[in-house]
Amino acid sequence: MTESRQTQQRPRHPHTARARRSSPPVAATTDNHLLIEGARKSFGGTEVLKGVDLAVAKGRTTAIVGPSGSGKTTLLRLIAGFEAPDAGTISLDGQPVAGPSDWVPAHRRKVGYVAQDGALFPHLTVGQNVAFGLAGRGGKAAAGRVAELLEMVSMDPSYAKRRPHQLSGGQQQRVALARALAREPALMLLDEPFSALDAGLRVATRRAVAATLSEAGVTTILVTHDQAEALSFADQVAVMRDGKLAQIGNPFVVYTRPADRATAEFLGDAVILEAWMEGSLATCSLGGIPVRRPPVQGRVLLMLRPEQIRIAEDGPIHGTVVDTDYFGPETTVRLQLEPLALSKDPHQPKGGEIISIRHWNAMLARPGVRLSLRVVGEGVAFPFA
Ligand SMILES: Nc1ncnc2c1ncn2[C@@H]1O[C@H](COP(=O)(O)OP(=O)(O)OP(=O)(O)O)[C@@H](O)[C@H]1O
Repeated sequence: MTESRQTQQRPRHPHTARARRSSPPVAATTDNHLLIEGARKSFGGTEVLKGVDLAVAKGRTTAIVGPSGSGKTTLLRLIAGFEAPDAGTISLDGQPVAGPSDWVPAHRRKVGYVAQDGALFPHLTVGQNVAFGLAGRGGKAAAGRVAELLEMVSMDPSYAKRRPHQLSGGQQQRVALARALAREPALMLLDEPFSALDAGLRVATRRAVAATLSEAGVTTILVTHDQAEALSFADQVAVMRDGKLAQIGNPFVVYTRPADRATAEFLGDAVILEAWMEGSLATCSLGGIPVRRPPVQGRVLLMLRPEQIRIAEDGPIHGTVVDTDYFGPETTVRLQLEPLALSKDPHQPKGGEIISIRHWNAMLARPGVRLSLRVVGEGVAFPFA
């Protein structure tokens, strides 16, 4: 769907008749650009957003990541004003724009939106596409601004004469961004804009877009189902699952200290072992692993990232190579760990799991070889499910 069609579209807002009577109190003292409180949205009796709270600081970058169908695009459309929440409030710069008694239409929110496919007008030139965002300007002023905007997205102004089909996928995305920037949005919403691009172009386009938005001081929200993209792009990552935000935090924190097992597994490869928690030490088939703030004592599931498990000659733990999977810079090595000494307590971990780690040297790990291992850093414990 194109940006223009979306902004003209009349949203289904259940409170329009009551709009603009009174405003709920909103924390005006913070530097939040966007504040969402208790947002809910259903389609045809199915609740898609089940109470979302999210704060985004001015000029910062947030990635909303989550599995397909978890509600990411729906949340973005509520922020843009293409849909209205059934409950909850959305505020921009401390002003409520959607809520029980407030409604500000999409075109008055100073919000830019770049869709997955860029949605350029195929019958217009690149220049005309970008100029479409320059309401009220014409002639030389518009041409000059179009050239500036194209330069801003690292494209030569000579591209203005081309048509979208004469551009690569990455160039089309950058033109879509230039068109959205033409409106001078304070908040830019990017809905999986890089997903159609191949790996190399994807990284280059993502960097160019991030640099452009950061230089322009635009607050940015990126929706993606690619965890690596979310972790590298954003100051803040919000993990969406089943219509709720399961965790919000800086990329390092959500990756190293995920709130639950599903989040851990969604954000990257995870080694999960049964363990026994005593104090701040979890005993498992990788030995005694320190855990910061264990949620419970006794039986737990311990999570480590594969890169925390190193092959080391003097390592105190042993595992036997089951098989390997070579993929260039690294090899995935599946290892059978050794069982733990039997305990009479059936809840105590038995050990002997098969885990996957990574190593740069494909020659080192052949099936049947016994390797010594060392664990670095802390683990994360989850209550045993
Ligand atoms: N206008 C609509 N009418 C009915 N159902 C809708 C509508 N928009 C979204 N949905 C449903 O809401 C759920 C969440 O959709 P949404 O597009 O927000 O998910 P998503 O996390 O962005 O998924 P993806 O990563 O696949 O794009 C889906 O089950 C979808 O079918």
